[in-house]
Amino acid sequence: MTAPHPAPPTFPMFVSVEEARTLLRQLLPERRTETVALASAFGRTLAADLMARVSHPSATESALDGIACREADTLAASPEQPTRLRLIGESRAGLAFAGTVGAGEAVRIYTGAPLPQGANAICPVEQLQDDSDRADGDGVLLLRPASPGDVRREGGDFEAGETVLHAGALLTPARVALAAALGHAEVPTLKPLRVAVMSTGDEVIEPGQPLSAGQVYNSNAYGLLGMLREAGCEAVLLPAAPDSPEALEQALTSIGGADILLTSGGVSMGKYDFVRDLLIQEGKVSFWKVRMRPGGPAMLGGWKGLPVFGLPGNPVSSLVVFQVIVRPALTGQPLSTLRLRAGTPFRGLADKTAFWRAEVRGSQVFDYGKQGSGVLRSLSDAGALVIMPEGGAAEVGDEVDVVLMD
Ligand SMILES: Nc1nc2c(c(=O)[nH]1)N[C@H]1C(S)=C(S)[C@@H](COP(=O)(O)OP(=O)(O)OC[C@H]3O[C@@H](n4cnc5c(N)ncnc54)[C@H](O)[C@@H]3O)O[C@H]1N2
Ligand code: MOO
Repeated sequence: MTAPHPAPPTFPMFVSVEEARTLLRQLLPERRTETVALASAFGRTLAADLMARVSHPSATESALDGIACREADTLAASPEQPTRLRLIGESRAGLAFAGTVGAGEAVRIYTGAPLPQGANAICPVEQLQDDSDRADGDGVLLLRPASPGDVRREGGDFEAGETVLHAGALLTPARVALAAALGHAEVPTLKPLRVAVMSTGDEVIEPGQPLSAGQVYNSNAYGLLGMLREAGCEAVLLPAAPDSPEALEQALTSIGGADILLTSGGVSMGKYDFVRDLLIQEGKVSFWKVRMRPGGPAMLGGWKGLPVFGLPGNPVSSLVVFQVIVRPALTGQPLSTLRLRAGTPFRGLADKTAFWRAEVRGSQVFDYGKQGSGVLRSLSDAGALVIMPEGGAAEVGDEVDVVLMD
């Protein structure tokens, strides 16, 4: 007697990394917008374009402490034959010189102070000598010509009315500073996604508790919490669930108010992989298994309307899947990579994208060696992943795509 042929799955299997990202994006709720004070904007995503309310610089100004004068008067200045100019006043940041600089004249000026009428160049204090002893009033000696390059033009950074930041931009510290400079006290942002994190497994023990042989501390949840916060999400840590369908079902059902749940463990081929079983039973599986290593068993489904992303339990796998699939989908930002030269060969896999742990040294990237999915210290030590596409390979000196993990 032959065994009955198992029914084919009703969901996609062995999807690509890109397909997995797209399927996850499709399950995420429409983002609401929320206007927040700049002090709370870091890490959020901008919900609308931001226009400059003012120009920066707001006036043509000096980039250095020194004197403002006419360049043409100073072209012959040198240490051997300094040029003498007559000082007629001062321009400070916030208190401009009211007059006009004429031929042979100069005004003391400070960084950020408005350039007086008539002047078009700056000579820094380091290139000046005092010459106030003469009877014809205050003078200054220039040891080199004044430079128009040390004048910052009004609007040279951005002009009032210009759109400078675009909807969808992640508000990094530099962009929050830019929003402030544009004149915005508050900014429209996407309300952060609320993401619940739940580890599963009878062997998973909270750090701080005694550990028996065969048990493992719950490292995945803590790595994921950090990665979620870095991605601008509101992360909620749930208690770990044991390997029992009833307990797991109970834990899933009691989650309220999350936009998505990330689980770790229980999605591979084992008898006790109940995340997999419950999601299949629920009938909302978007995919199971991704053509990648590590992280192949990842699964996406739903539970009573809550999207559930099942990360594999192996510590490296869960964090790598988060970084290359979940993070880009949650933030809407593409996976950030750089091109570096391989310092060691990197092999490829025929039918999977490989993410090899690697160390960046200078402009080169080196294979970390220990590529087991349980070698958690490898992620911390190596700090980077080399992406090797399906069927690809790299020799020493070839350019490869690299993801920084720290
Ligand atoms: N016969 C097969 N076995 C396995 C396959 C396969 O294709 N065929 N895939 C392997 C791969 S790849 C991975 S990855 C793992 C993923 O399995 P699960 O998602 O079911 O994870 P578990 O079995 O529950 O745990 C795996 C491993 O990770 C440790 N773990 C689990 N949770 C945590 C946690 N929160 N913190 C730290 N470590 C955790 C757990 O103790 C296990 O050692 O399956 C392979 N097997
Ligand atoms: O691919 Mo699993 O995710 O390596 O150990």
